[in-house]
Amino acid sequence: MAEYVLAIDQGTTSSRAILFDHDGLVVSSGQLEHRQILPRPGWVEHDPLEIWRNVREVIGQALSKADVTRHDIAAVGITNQRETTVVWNRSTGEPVYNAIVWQDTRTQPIVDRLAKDGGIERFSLRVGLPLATYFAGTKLVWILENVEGARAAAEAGELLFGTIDTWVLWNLTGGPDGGVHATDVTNASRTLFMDLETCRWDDEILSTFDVPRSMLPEIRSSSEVYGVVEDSSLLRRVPVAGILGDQQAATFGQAAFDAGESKNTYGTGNFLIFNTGERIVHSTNGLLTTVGYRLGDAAPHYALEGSIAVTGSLVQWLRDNLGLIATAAEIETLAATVADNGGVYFVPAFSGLFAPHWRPDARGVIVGLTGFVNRGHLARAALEATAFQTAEVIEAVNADSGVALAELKVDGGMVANATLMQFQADVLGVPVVRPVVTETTALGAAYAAGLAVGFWSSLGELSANWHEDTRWLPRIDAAERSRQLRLWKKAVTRSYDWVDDDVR
Ligand SMILES: Nc1ncnc2c1ncn2[C@@H]1O[C@H](COP(=O)(O)OP(=O)(O)O)[C@@H](O)[C@H]1O
Ligand SMILES: O=P(O)(O)OC[C@H](O)CO
Repeated sequence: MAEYVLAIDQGTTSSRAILFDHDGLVVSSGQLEHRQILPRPGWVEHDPLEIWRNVREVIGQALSKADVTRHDIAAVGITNQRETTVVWNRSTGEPVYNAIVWQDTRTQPIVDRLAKDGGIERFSLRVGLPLATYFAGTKLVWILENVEGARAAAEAGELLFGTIDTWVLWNLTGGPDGGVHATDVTNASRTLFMDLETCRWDDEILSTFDVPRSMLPEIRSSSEVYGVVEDSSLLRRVPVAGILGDQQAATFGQAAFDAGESKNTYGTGNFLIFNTGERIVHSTNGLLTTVGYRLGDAAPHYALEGSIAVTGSLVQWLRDNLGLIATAAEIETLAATVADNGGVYFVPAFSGLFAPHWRPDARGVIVGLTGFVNRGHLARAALEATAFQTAEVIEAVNADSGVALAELKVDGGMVANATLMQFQADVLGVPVVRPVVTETTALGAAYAAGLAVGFWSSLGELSANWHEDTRWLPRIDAAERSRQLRLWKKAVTRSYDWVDDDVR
């Protein structure tokens, strides 16, 4: 009998394949980074073919490290950076343009135009999202309007659109030779095109955006057999049986299955997801409404989400653009050279500010600089920016739900940083809890796939796999906490209102 489930986690900075056993423990993994293509300020692209090559290679790495073959694998799950948009030719598999990444802000003029035309706000409640550059819909419109020949080819039915889950699934299941063109509800809920209640594409919205329906993938649940892997692959004929956007996958991997449960993931950006069960809740405090998961024909679970664009990517920026550190982990050592932030606040509004502010006109600022400030203070302020942004999102969740969060379950690449986790507990005033398996994103996709094929039998069985590793308790008092948050909020207002006709 097959003993493992394989998860493919296609993230913003890298692609991973992770093999899990029945206890939800990591057996082996492969990982490769891909290029961040930054052609102009505000533009962020990935090469979809490089991503697909990397996905194939990391699958090989994971299988060979554990010395297993396809016969040992019950199912494959896919999880992905969300909103990132690919358009490709259905006969050749060639993308017509690079993938436009979720952080990319080039579509602000499209957003402004659609907003000016009026009436678009009425869709916000239907789709749970504000009209913003973040979501896939405006990126697809940009490709149709700016890539030569794209509109005509799309209207002739020659082009396919997908978020990264769809691109990976289509290629994995045969590409031009019968590849399955589908997405799951969680990814579809990030396009601006899906009605949250029906979980279907909304024709009125599609016609407002002028997007041909024939390009869109079929919307399926997060846990069902979509197809089997094509014959030439190492995974030949293994069922692909789970798809979840990466933040929803992390929530599933943290076993936050029920209303009132939540998690916060610290990766390239930070994403807090708060499960609202079968209820669609609309935020009055700057959070998004999204689908949390849907298992087969069961009712969908919804969630509120606080999306922060820049957290771990600020650490990367200090490494790659400023050369302040040589590795991401070094930021902790550098931050430890000083006792506090020296009065410095760093608001990394590189793509404007997402939740809870939604200010596309904001840009990054470092405030509080004096002659006293050194590299250590900058490193510390950069780490603290992640914790402060999270604190603001949690204030919004508390306000929307009417209940204060009792503790915060965390995961993602940055939770290796104990200094950050301690500071997070300090500014929140509640414990921060890290599980044994921090690869919760991949684990969630594995769980969804394993449930569909009977590898796991119930959510209860999955909950029993969750084990606490470390708990950070708050160490500062309420007065100091509110002083720090007050200064942070003051710094945030300094980032506003930068982009205007002179600065785009
Ligand atoms: N020890 C660390 N301290 C702070 N940030 C870190 C540390 N290790 C990794 N990171 C940051 O975490 C991010 C990678 O996390 P990961 O969860 O793999 O991201 P993603 O899924 O978005 O690709 C990078 O942006 C990196 O800068
Ligand atoms: O690739 P990650 O983990 O930074 O996640 C990106 C998010 O899905 C964007 O919405």
